[in-house]
Amino acid sequence: MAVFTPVSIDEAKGFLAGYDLGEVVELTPIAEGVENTNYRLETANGRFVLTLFEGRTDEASLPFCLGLTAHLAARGFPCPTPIEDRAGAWLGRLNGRAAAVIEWKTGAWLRHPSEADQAAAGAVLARLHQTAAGFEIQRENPVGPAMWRRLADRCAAGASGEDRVLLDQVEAALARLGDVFGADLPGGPIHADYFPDNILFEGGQVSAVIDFYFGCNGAFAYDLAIALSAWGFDAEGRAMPGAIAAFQRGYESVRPLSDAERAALPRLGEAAALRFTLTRLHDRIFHDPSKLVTPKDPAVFLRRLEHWRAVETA
Ligand SMILES: Nc1ncnc2c1ncn2[C@@H]1O[C@H](COP(=O)(O)OP(=O)(O)O)[C@@H](O)[C@H]1O
Ligand SMILES: N[C@@H](CCOP(=O)(O)O)C(=O)O
Repeated sequence: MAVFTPVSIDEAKGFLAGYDLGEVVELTPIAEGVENTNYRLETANGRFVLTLFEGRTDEASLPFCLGLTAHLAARGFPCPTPIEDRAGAWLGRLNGRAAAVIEWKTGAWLRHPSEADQAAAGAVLARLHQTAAGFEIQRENPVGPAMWRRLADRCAAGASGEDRVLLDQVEAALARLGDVFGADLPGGPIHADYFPDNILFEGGQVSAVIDFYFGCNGAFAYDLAIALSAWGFDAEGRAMPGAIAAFQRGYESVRPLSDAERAALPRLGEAAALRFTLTRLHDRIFHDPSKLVTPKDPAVFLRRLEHWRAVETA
């Protein structure tokens, strides 16, 4: 999260007059994250998250994203429930943006997860895939191959120096990768951004999976490849084989992979590495220093390609 669209306490009070949440006590910007504007909201009834949806989260996708968390939470999966206003709606408008109030979940994300934490996070991802079955709304991946092309073209218009070198490497990798999503692998609703900073832990257990705004329909093995790419590498982008194995072991303790999924993982890992390199590169090139958001480093994500290629070759 981050703050792209500032909200004053009076503006929040006006918006929240439509909810049964009691008096607004405090509104605090949340500096983490890079996609949407988020505030921690204290009211007489407790703590919530106030989210204003920014550019990459288009409004039409929100019934999918909020509906999926509501579907999962209603089935006992650890994730926040969106809060309805008095008219029973999850979405309103605030300062020109679609806005929602989300249940606050306790816990904190882990900067240095142990292998036991990795396994726990892997098992919860598999539970997410199983529990999402039966969720009817469909959403195409908003950051699929067609968007990769658009992002790369936009980056080309603004990249210089180190960013230009990275972009050339991304272009070469895209050409080499070809059509990665052609295989008929098992799928359904996926999180598609299952990074450590979206998984809260408390008492050694996952207390909440948050931030379903990249959620979409896709192959479960791609979601796993994204998660392995997020959890299984150090800050410089070097593979941590023990972490990768622990996460996958946890996942497969709940949902074993088929041979076809296992064979597809390295190329899906390459796809994941490219997808996050591209959004990070784009966001760094077009970063607006006046916004309360810290761009993430694309280069460390591109390094994951070397690992996935080595696995593929082996
Ligand atoms: N429902 C929630 N309960 C508790 N904390 C949350 C919740 N949603 C977000 N946060 C906090 O806000 C931070 C950023 O949220 P995130 O959803 O990742 O933002 P973005 O939409 O920009 O990706 C999280 O790391 C967490 O600390
Ligand atoms: N996980 C992505 C960024 C997506 O946004 P966030 O708000 O979850 O941080 C990345 O690391 O590139």
